[in-house]
Amino acid sequence: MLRIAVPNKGSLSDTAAQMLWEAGYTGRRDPRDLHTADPRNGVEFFYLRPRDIATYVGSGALDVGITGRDLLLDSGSEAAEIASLGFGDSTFRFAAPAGGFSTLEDLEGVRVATSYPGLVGDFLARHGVTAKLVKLDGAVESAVRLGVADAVADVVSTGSTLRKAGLEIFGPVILQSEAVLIGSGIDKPGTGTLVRRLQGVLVARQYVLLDYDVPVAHLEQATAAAPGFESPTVSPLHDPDWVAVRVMIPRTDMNHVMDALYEIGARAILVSAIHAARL
Ligand SMILES: Nc1ncnc2c1ncn2[C@@H]1O[C@H](COP(=O)(O)OP(=O)(O)OP(=O)(O)O)[C@@H](O)[C@H]1O
Ligand SMILES: O=P(O)(O)OC[C@H]1O[C@H](OP(=O)(O)OP(=O)(O)O)[C@H](O)[C@@H]1O
Ligand SMILES: [Mg+2]
Repeated sequence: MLRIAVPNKGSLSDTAAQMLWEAGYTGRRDPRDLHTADPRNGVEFFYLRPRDIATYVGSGALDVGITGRDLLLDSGSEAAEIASLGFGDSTFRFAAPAGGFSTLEDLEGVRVATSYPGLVGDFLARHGVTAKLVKLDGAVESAVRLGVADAVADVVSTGSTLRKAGLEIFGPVILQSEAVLIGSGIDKPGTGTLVRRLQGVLVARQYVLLDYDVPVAHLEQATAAAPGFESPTVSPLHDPDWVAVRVMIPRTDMNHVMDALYEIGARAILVSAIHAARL
């Protein structure tokens, strides 16, 4: 059985569980369960703190896991990214009271509070800056007001926590993070199936199926407007001057593409949802 680590709590847990469910796996029913088996799909799930998942996977105790890229890098574990999962996006930034600091070099010798000392320490070292890292478990934004640090380095999503704490972002982007599937490097049987299933969920969420009829004379123009994932499927119609076209397009482009195709002369333009996919 493939042993999979899944976040038990925190920002990533609900979406990770939902994604695995959409991929056909049976997860835990009780949020207090630490472990469940899904023998029909040949997998076992272990519910762990997302911060610890890289440690379990990197040591080989578990085969694969879902965690944040920031947590993976902070852990210094041997585990490696297998696929990005399209949720849990955040950026990792420095912040301080307005006017305090403007460049990375300004951090030389100052106190920086963070819950990610591995990630921040590596970043500073790579840029030749030596700061005093103050390790906190969370609510890092309060550290400056309470006098234990001069600046912070933390996860930023909407930026509203920083604003409420009177802090402003400065300096370079430390990291663009998102939820990722990580592995121990040993390709265990079943990993490929898991990756294809998760990618199928992403495709079903991000793409729609577009069907339209178009005069043969305008086919090239139409397929240029919607080139699709690989290549559009073109089928003959009873009227030899027309063809039917089927193509996958990003959901976010849907209305623009429909407008463009209509202008080109396409008609009977239909959009349908994709429920599942293996590409
Ligand atoms: N506000 C947020 N928006 C998006 N992603 C976030 C946010 N906060 C944390 N993350 C991501 O979630 C992961 C951290 O999850 P984790 O469960 O450890 O922390 P948490 O969600 O802050 O929960 P807690 O602080 O209660 O332990 C990181 O990968 C981080 O980038
Ligand atoms: O940019 P925002 O949308 O405001 O989100 C960012 C905040 O969310 C997370 O905190 P969380 O709520 O997990 O609390 P924590 O600091 O105790 O981990 C993160 O650590 C930031 O503080
Ligand atoms: Mg947090």
